[in-house]
Amino acid sequence: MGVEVKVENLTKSFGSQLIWGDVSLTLPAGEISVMLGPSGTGKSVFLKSLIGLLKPDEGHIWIEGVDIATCKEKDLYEIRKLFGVLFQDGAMFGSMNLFDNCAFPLREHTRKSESEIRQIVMDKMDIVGLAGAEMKLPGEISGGMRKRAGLARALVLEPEILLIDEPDSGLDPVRTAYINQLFIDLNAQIDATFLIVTHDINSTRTVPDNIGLLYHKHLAMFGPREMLLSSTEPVVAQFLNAQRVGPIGMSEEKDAAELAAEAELDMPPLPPIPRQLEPSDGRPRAGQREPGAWCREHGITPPPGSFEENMSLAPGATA
Ligand SMILES: Nc1ncnc2c1ncn2[C@@H]1O[C@H](COP(=O)(O)OP(=O)(O)OP(=O)(O)O)[C@@H](O)[C@H]1O
Repeated sequence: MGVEVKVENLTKSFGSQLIWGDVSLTLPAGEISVMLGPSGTGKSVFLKSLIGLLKPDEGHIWIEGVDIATCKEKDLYEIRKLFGVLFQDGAMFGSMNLFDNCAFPLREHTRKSESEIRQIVMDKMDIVGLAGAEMKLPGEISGGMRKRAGLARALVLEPEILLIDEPDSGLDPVRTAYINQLFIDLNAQIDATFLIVTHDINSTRTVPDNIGLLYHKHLAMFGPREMLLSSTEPVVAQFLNAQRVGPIGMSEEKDAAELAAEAELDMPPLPPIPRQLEPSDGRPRAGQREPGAWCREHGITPPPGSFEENMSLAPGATA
């Protein structure tokens, strides 16, 4: 049932440049979380810190009782086996066909026989809809297929935690919808804990159980999807509804003159909260909750029209 990741007071700088400070959040076991933030706010740095590729300056990352921010290299090596990572470009070896790319982690990290490896790779290729494409080179397939191949490779070691960096970058809206559904189906099937970094607002509104927003060198908010989608906190409401009115400007923060010019403008009303995507085989999501449950429990009235079936997505949301 996936693994919880608990981040406490994490801070990361490069030289004198603070990337983010005092970040605390818990990725609940088996649930899907999305991390958002304007470009350059350190989302990729956050993913790399979680897997121990970058060392934070301060703070802790607890996974199964081990603090991977401070543990020995030997313990980090063991904990890394819990992770699968899908990098932005798929990070495939260009000279190897898809089969060998997917077999690579198994050949490197296990003593499985070639026939066992073949079975695992074919199974994962099938899950991501690439059966039959095993012999193709990464350069011979589309960007969407490369992402799915990267996902198959991230799955071969049966990860408990999947980190996914901008799965929708460079994909058209239809391919994005397919890959989102694939994440939902996979999450229900393998129960791993997912963290997805994305800029796509439609995906953010419908895919995750939890949403986080990095902004201006700190974590502006992290919590259940309904908490952020019903929030009127200016930075959160502006970003999640893809609005120009609000504190975030073209180069991160607006200056005093820009904010003064906007003082008369009201933030547009929040759009209805859509239902979450559901697994296509009818099984429940790992973090399944009744639509509107969080709002009811916290006495929040969601925007009118929320949680209706077959509602269209927010007008401001870009696919
Ligand atoms: N190894 C490194 N050494 C020095 N600076 C780095 C390093 N890696 C990242 N940075 C800096 O950290 C900041 C955050 O980068 P990061 O790629 O995490 O942003 P991001 O939020 O993922 O951006 P985007 O949405 O555009 O992908 C940038 O200013 C980047 O230049």
